[in-house]
Amino acid sequence: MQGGGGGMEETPAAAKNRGGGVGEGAAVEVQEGPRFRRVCVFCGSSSGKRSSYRDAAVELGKELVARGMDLVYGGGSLGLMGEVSEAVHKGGGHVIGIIPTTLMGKEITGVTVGEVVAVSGMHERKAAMARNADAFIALPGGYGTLDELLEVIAWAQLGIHTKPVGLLNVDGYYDFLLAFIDKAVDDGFIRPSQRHIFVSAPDARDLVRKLEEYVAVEEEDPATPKLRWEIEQAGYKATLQAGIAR
Ligand SMILES: C/C(=C\CNc1ncnc2c1ncn2[C@@H]1O[C@H](COP(=O)(O)O)[C@@H](O)[C@H]1O)CO
Repeated sequence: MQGGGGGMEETPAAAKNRGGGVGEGAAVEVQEGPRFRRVCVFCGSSSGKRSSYRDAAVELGKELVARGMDLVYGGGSLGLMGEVSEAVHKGGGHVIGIIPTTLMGKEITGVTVGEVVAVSGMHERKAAMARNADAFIALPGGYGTLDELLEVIAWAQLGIHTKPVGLLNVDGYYDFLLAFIDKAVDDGFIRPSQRHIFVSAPDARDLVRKLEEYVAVEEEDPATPKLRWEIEQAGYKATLQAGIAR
């Protein structure tokens, strides 16, 4: 087990997509080949009531293995998290589970397969998952999944990263969310140019293909500052320290 995500190597594709180098001033040599190597999957810690949700999680796991892609996820073996991680692990793929120490323990997360990375809290987990993935996919899930999905979409909108984000809309599970996003565009809260900041598909194969073809949405206003991952993280740490000092 590792602490703080220190043992995980950021892939060249991940470094390129977050808009920076691996280290200060480092030149990143991006190899030709698959567009991305590590996919972060957000999904329910429950399995939901339809067998199609479990089937989709397993199918996604197999698709990642078939394409030689690693799985990054929130650790744990419960619900769809368990299904997708088991499928990748059984298929011989590499699984990286990022778990806050407070959630560790068999009673809470079950037995995590693959590489386990311990982090100090939920914010650190989300940052580590995002930093160490080249693309994101959301399967059906609840509040936790929605929080994780909407955060990476919001970060893409701000230019913090340009990594593709995909919604696996199993059996129309996310139809209402997609309709809500259309409403937000119609009512002027989301810019039309940002409507397709993420892609969606009903099955894993189509979704991964769309993610590989994804072209980042161009920022309409060139004056908008491109936020960088390091700046965001530094600001977040400073805020935390200020909060603790009070
Ligand atoms: C908190 C308890 C059980 C849940 N165990 C979890 N183990 C690991 N990760 C989890 C757990 N619950 C939520 N997560 C994270 O949120 C996402 C799923 O949340 P949802 O609300 O089920 O959609 C998932 O991606 C994880 O990152 C004991 O009370």
